[in-house]
Amino acid sequence: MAAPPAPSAVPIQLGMIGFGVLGRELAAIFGPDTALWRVLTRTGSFGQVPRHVNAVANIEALIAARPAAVIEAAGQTAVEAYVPRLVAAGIPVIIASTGALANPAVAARIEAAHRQSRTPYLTAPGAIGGLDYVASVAGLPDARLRYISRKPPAAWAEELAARGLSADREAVDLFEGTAEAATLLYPRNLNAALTLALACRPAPLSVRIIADPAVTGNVHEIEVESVAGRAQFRFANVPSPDNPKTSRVTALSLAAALRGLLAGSLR
Ligand SMILES: NC(=O)C1=CN([C@@H]2O[C@H](COP(=O)(O)OP(=O)(O)OC[C@H]3O[C@@H](n4cnc5c(N)ncnc54)[C@H](O)[C@@H]3O)[C@@H](O)[C@H]2O)C=CC1
Ligand SMILES: O=C([O-])CC(=O)C(=O)O
Repeated sequence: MAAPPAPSAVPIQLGMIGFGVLGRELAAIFGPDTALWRVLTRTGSFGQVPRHVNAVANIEALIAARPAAVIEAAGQTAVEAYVPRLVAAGIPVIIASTGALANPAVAARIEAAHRQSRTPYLTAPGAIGGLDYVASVAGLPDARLRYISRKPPAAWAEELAARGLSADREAVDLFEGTAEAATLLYPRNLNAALTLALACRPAPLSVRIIADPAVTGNVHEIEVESVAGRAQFRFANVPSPDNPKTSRVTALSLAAALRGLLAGSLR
């Protein structure tokens, strides 16, 4: 077997879209000895940032910088606006806002760019895991899955207020249906549902979403049944202190995906 490539002796140039909770955590994981980050935000600039993070004014500037890879950590609209262009330009992308792929037109544009440029785009497992098992049994004729998302009311503050609801004392059922509908309805809370849907196609997946005052973290439950057996996964994630919708493990998952993509060239 060939030896893995040696880590780069100089910081590697990386790109990011968005610089919120996930962006800041990634910049902390891959610090100045490892990475030089070029970051595209909505405003084209941001406040106090570490010295290895530089804003770019627009997508053209990000492409011109030729980063080794770009992490999308912004939101579903950013996937639609930028990922096809980056992939078409030969720049690999890791997508956090996987829910964007629930829109078949967006998924088709990214796939077309990939076929034309032969450049990879990946979805990281993000807030959940167990996707290897799910993918293994998904093709069995009787396979079926159930996903339940339970987050504390703080993760649902705006959505509950918009519907005049409170989950401070009792759990509120917010949705039951498909992953595609769930992630388009709640784009900042249900990317995990679509990540699971991508792994389990063509097996049917039902999704339930609960704002639950009884949980302290972001709890993701996955149940799988097939002729191969039954499996249950439960992820009780610590929410980010700065964004209770986002689990802290998500940045770690994106970092692991980036290490895998760049196959040993990151320290
Ligand atoms: N796959 C998964 O399991 C998870 C996915 N996510 C996704 O990651 C996204 C980012 O999460 P956080 O960092 O916690 O959010 P955040 O709200 O802390 O930060 C988002 C950042 O992206 C910027 N932004 C938003 N839209 C943009 C656009 N169109 N162009 C450029 N910049 C844009 C915002 O200004 C902000 O700086 C979430 O919106 C969600 O879609 C989040 C958690 C888990
Ligand atoms: O971080 C989480 O727990 C999941 C999340 O926000 C998402 O799926 O969009």
